[in-house]
Amino acid sequence: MAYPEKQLDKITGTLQNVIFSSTDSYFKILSVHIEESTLEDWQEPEMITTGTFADVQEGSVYGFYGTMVRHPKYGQQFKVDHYENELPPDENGLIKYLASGQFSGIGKKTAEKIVDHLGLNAVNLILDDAKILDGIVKTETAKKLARTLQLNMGLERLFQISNQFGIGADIAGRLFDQYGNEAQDILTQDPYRLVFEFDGISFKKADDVGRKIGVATFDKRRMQAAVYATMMNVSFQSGHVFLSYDQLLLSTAQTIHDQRNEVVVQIKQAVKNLIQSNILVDDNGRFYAQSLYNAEKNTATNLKRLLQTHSSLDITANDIDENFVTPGQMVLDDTQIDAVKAGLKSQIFLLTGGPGTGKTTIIRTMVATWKKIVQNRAKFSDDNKDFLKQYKVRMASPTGRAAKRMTEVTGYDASTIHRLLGIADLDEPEFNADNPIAGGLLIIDEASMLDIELTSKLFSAVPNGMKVIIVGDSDQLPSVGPGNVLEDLVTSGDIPHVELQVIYRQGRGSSITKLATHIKQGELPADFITNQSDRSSFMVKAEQVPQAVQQVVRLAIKKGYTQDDLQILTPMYKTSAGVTALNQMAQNLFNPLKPTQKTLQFGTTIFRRGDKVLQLENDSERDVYNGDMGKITAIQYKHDVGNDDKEDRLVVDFDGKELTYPKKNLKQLSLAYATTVHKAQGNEFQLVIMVLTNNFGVMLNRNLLYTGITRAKSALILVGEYAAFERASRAAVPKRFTFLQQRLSDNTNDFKSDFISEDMPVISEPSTNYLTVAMIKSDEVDPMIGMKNITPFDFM
Ligand SMILES: Nc1ncnc2c1ncn2[C@@H]1O[C@H](COP(=O)(O)OP(=O)(O)OP(=O)(O)O)[C@@H](O)[C@H]1O
Repeated sequence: MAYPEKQLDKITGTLQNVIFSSTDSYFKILSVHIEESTLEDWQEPEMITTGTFADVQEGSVYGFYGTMVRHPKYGQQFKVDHYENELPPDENGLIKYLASGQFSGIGKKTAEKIVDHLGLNAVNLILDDAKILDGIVKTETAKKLARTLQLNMGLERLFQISNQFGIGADIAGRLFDQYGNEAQDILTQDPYRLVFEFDGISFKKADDVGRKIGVATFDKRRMQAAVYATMMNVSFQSGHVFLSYDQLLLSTAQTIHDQRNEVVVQIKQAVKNLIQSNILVDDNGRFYAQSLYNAEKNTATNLKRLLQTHSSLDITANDIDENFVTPGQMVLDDTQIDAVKAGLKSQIFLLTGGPGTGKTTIIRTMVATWKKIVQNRAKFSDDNKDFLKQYKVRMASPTGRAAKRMTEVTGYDASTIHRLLGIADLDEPEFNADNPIAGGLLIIDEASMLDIELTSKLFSAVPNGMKVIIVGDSDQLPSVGPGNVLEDLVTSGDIPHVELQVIYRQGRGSSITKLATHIKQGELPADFITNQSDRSSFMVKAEQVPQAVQQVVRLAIKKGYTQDDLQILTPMYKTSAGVTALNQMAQNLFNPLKPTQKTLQFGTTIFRRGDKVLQLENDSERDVYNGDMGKITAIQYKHDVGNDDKEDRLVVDFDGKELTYPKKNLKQLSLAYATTVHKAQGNEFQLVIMVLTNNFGVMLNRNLLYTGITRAKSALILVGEYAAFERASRAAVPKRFTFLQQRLSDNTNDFKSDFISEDMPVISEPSTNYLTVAMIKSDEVDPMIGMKNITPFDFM
């Protein structure tokens, strides 16, 4: 078998025993008795061997390819890159193997018969097709033998084949989990299928395999996978819910690095085929992935349904006046009072405003007033308790942190939207149109983070008559996923809306709020670099940024800021002013390594007790979500008392809830002294250090800068290049292609007449400089412009 050129050693040996076997991956630690090896310096008869292994059998002989490594605690080990089952080299050996008792119903005689008929290649022939045993052994015995062989060797073969195609054992293991013994056939015969069905094989990877196995350039499967992958990549990279025809054709041509005329013809055919098989939708010239089309349509349908219904509580203006409860001694202004009244009267209501304009104050007022009205009405109901339950307040937000803040200010339970809907991982939500959520008033905060898919699930689960208040700041970054929901709802004009504009925040933090308002206008204020009591700036050259940030953090620590109070924000992970580099720097300042301190390394990160960490994925089962921050309270090695994972692990405290992270789960965590602005959405910090340099290029835009600085509650320090801050303040966030606003108004016209200018080049006759022309024409909406080498993972 041809493996990629790597300098690997080989050990052939008998597996003595499996020392450790991970429960949710194929990672194992084996003790191997060496029979032959290419290692020159190893004289011991045994070797501890680690890696990803299938259902390996103790007593069987394997060939392990890999390298010697030194484990910090356990010393020299052989780290396996790939391995193979060394089948017995002669007929006698093979008969012994088949009759060894591993295969039920096969004794020496049957084994002889099999080897007699099928020869030395018997095992491979049976694995290829069990029918080959017809007439040699009983059907039942043949089936069992094939199944056991497949279990023992199917995954091994898959590992080997995947390795040949440059696919790691992790992905191969997941392929086996999803497709079982079919995985090998799919990979070697129809790799493009995986682009549609399997999360982890990109078009490029599938295409690598496809080209190696000889799939033709214009093979239907290849072209369709390219179109589909392009549609998904562009949607998720740029936030578009749909693409224009030309964009789809052009971007697909870019995906396959081939822009010849005949390619475009083939791409068009592939688009047609995908529409016929309901994978893509052509909605009057808007090209959608089916799931995004459904989400957008479903959101519009449900919003219209809700707008037409009435709450059975039937609140009058009088009710509101009589029961109006303003929290504290505050005097609300007229717009704020209007917001409370309109909010409680409307079926669906939008409340928007920048920081410090009173959104939270209005939520508190609405909730308190609603509660009083409900309590008064409950006195006249037959079942008081039931009545209160029927009209209870539900509150949710896209992030855990924002939900927590809602609970703190209102005293009501708030949760993430995922939890509200009972969404566990990739499963369908527990609450949906058939099983709606209960309550009378639903308040959704931080609505700028809502993408179209989550919004669709949310509104499906809202029953007729439940009032919905959607609160957010539409100048913040749009959602990471496709859609521009809050902005679309606001501009539709179909939903009652109040925008709060007067800033009430006084004292510390107030000049930050003013700065935010200024940036909204698209420029930096004249006093941008003049230090204020709550904000200051250090404008330096890009290469000086790490040092400048270090100085600022040192100073902040001296002034008494803790790691919880201080947050460094930057647009992405890479560069010396990016998240990864700044995290390492800040970790050394806040939590320097002490001698003999326990550490746990994952990738390039070395976690220590006391580190501030960030959850990177939603884990609804453990109620911890993407963007949640915690602190490492312990590092436990696998033999430590009380470590029931029997694997090295971290213990992390998330606001009083302790969770463990065995090594295999560490990909869910990163250090959190510095994070991307995207990850900080929904969070607030006493002191924010916002870092921008020109190296962040296309990431620099107004919404990013605005969102970053408005995370600061009482102090803001701006570090970086003035030109980068200026560029960010001037650059509007690129337009997203969405159609929710028009769907709400039933304005579902032909797409082309709305958006595409007449002199847009026609893709069927591409000119040599077609790409350039198209980019310039549609620069506002082009999905790929400037995004070369940037993936959503650069800022998620
Ligand atoms: N009408 C008012 N009179 C006096 N103070 C007010 C008024 N409205 C709000 N405030 C105060 O202004 C500050 C900001 O209000 P609030 O927190 O409600 O705004 P917000 O829009 O939720 O801000 P953020 O989005 O930054 O959290 C609070 O201290 C609040 O008490």
